[in-house]
Amino acid sequence: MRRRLAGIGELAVAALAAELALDPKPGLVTPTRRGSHADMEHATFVASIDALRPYFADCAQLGAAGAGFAPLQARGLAAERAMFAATGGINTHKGAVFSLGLLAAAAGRLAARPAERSAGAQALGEVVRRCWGDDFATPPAAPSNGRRALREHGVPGAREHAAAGFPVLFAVTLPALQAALARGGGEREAGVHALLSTMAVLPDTNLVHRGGPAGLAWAQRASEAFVAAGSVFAAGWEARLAALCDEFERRWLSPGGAADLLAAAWFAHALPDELFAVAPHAALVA
Ligand SMILES: CC(C)(COP(=O)(O)OP(=O)(O)OC[C@H]1O[C@@H](n2cnc3c(N)ncnc32)[C@H](O[C@H]2O[C@H](COP(=O)(O)OP(=O)(O)OP(=O)(O)O)[C@@H](O)[C@H]2O)[C@@H]1O)[C@@H](O)C(=O)NCCC(=O)NCCS
Ligand SMILES: Nc1ncnc2[nH]cnc12
Repeated sequence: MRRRLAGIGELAVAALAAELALDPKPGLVTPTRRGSHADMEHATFVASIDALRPYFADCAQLGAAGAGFAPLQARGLAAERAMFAATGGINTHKGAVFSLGLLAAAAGRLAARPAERSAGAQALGEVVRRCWGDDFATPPAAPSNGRRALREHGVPGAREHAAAGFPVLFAVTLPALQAALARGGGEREAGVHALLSTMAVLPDTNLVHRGGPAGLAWAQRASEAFVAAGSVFAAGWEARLAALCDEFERRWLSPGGAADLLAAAWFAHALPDELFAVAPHAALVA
């Protein structure tokens, strides 16, 4: 079991690396671009991923041990501190520490409890909602960009998305990723299709923080138009994406929440199918 939980942690780290490697991405940091960011670059993200390396396996361990939210939160806050120490105080993965950490904990829980498994990767979101959702549904008083987006503009963010079982991740991001792979797309095409499909619908609080509700609405419409024009399956997509990346940078917008969900989708996609196979006795009860 220890090795399986360590494996879950490795898949989470690989998923963060896959998100970072995707190039280009509108407004986001890639191996060749800084996107809409003056304070971070590819090396900052590499250092951050390195600092988070032990974290996700620990989340899987805590999930397997049946931990409540308090120990997970304590481990998450320690991971945030390690991230800030490695990046010189720059927020690279705070959202991923939270979302991917919870999903890794859910995967650990399902690995240890076959009776709780159910068909499909959305079982992970169900575990998060059922086991820990009530504990973080109410935001603490500490100010954050996400809290401001909710209070001032009614836009829900990472906390609300996780408390609802990650509906955008499992209804949009992961299906888009897998559909593109099934159509013969490579990692790059699948990543772009999943990212842009997500940006078209996600209430991304990073976009609200940078551009207000109008910035979020513009980014959603522009992403939707890219997808409606055939996404990566239509001729000329690379030129259309390059133009979109330029426009995101001109407007200084960065969809960090959607980037986190792309990493989460790579993670869910890579998990072994058996985690989502219904245990025989669970099927009888259902
Ligand atoms: C619950 C927390 C995550 C706090 O959340 P809150 O809602 O209070 O908001 P923020 O502190 O603002 O951070 C939320 C981050 O989540 C990502 N995100 C945004 N929208 C969504 C969404 N709709 N669904 C899912 N995820 C979303 C996003 O993170 C990514 O972007 C960050 C980089 O952005 P950038 O613009 O460069 O950076 P900033 O410094 O923020 O702004 P600038 O000034 O530069 O413009 C990066 O973090 C990405 O990961 C949001 O930023 C939480 O912090 C918490 O409770 N943590 C404790 C740990 C914990 O409990 N862990 C659980 C362990 S299992
Ligand atoms: N590649 C990236 N660039 C900027 N912000 C991000 N948040 C998560 N991934 C990111």
